[in-house]
Amino acid sequence: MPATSPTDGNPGDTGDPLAGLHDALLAWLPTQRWFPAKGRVVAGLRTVSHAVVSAPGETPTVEHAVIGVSFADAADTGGSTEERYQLVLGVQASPPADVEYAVIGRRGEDVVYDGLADGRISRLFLSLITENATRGPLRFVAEPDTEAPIVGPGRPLIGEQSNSSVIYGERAIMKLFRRATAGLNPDLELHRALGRQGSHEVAPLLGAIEGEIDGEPMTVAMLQTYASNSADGWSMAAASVRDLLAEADLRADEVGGDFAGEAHRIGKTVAAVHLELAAALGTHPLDARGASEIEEWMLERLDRAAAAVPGVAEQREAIAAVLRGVSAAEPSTLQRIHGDLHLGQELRTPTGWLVIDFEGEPSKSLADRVRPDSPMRDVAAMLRSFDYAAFHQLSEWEQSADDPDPQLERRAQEWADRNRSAFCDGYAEATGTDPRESPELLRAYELDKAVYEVLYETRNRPSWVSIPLRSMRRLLTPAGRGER
Ligand SMILES: Nc1ncnc2c1ncn2[C@@H]1O[C@H](COP(=O)(O)OP(=O)(O)O)[C@@H](O)[C@H]1O
Ligand SMILES: O=P(O)(O)O[C@H]1O[C@H](CO)[C@@H](O[C@H]2O[C@H](CO)[C@@H](O)[C@H](O)[C@H]2O)[C@H](O)[C@H]1O
Repeated sequence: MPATSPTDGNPGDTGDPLAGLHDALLAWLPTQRWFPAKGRVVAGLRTVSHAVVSAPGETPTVEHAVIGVSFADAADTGGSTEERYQLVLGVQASPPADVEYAVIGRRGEDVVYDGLADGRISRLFLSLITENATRGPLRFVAEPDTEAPIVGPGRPLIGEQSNSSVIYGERAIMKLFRRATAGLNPDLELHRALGRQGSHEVAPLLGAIEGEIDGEPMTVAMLQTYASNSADGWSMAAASVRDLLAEADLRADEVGGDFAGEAHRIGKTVAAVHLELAAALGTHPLDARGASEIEEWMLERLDRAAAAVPGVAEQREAIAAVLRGVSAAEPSTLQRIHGDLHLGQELRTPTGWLVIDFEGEPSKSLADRVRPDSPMRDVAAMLRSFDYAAFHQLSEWEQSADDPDPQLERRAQEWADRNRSAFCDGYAEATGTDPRESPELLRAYELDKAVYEVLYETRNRPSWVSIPLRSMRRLLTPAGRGER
């Protein structure tokens, strides 16, 4: 299979098969949910690698490419000026009508489109995985000792995603990682480790696609069992909050959609994942050096957020003092963790909860995402998510009303407290360690997450930035700290 090397992306450079498409790609990228840099100033685009994956004569032609997007504003991203993304492209003169929505542009007579929209391409990838095939630079690998799913076309998952997935007949789901990074993706790595540990808390892994970048291995995609009949924790929690806010006279425990039982079960599930990850990949004591390293990452992120958001800059010193609480913490341990846990990363199946998406925070480098950290980071992230579920509806209402309704605010806080507390109870029951017994550590991690969220919302959902800003104020107010 022909594979082309990097070029400078000059449209006149005939060595780059994507050169004529650069403008079309620059217009298309910001329309994609997975493209995280919507608010940033794009300076240019180049083709990092390109290869044809389909066999000669196969229709459509399938290409795999990595593009590098450079930005004019490197300041708030830790100085990186280029981010790399993976594309799977379908190329055909007259593609079927159902891929029209995924068209990127034209190359000569051909239409070039997002390949995952085409069931023929997702079907090809699934069959290549079951055959352990190699095509060009891509290696398709079935997970040993797993049952091959029935091969058929996949349907693209529509929804909020940092990557792009296709679902195969409610049997399997394949995720194409959009960020192109050298190394083993932690989502694949941790699913593999947990699967081999016999975990019931993750969907079994079925296979992967591996490629290469800068002469090093890179995870292209991951295939896992699809949990049919599942609902995600965010939708369930949001429905519970809606019920409570609609019932002015009932307490959270009296409303039909009370979520506390589920929050308790989620606490136990997260605890089980932590215990399994520790057993599979080990633990280290959190010593003074480790604590000061963690504080440094937190402070560095705080400075980026302060540079971008005035509400954070005003509170910088007070926030920094709380983040330094990591050093004051009781002896504790570091281990591999989930790294970006929230209610949307939990799936309720008929038999219990599954945890998905172990990739870590999308904006962090791979080295930072695989660094052992305190399990408290995941606990704090879940507590933040209960706050989000409780207050997202109010924050939307408040945009159209003059004043916040104190009665509704109290009820939302009641929901958050009840579910945060049920989660901690479940976690403590399964691990024997109650996270609330390390208040400084928990508060530092919660505040660090809120700082991340302020930056995330400013870039992606500005109308939601009031949710983490409100929590930030609560975490800095002595009276608010005790609320769990
Ligand atoms: N094993 C699975 N079974 C059923 N649905 C899944 C599974 N894994 C992911 N999903 C669905 O796909 C969505 C996106 O998955 P996720 O791993 O969070 O992707 P991303 O990294 O792109 O955010 C989830 O919100 C969930 O709805
Ligand atoms: O799931 P992703 O890996 O894409 O995570 C990113 O997006 C999340 C939003 O979808 C974001 O989570 C934040 O919003 C959630 C509600 O939508 C809330 O439950 C979380 O607590 C909050 O952090 C996540 O931070 C981001 O990395």
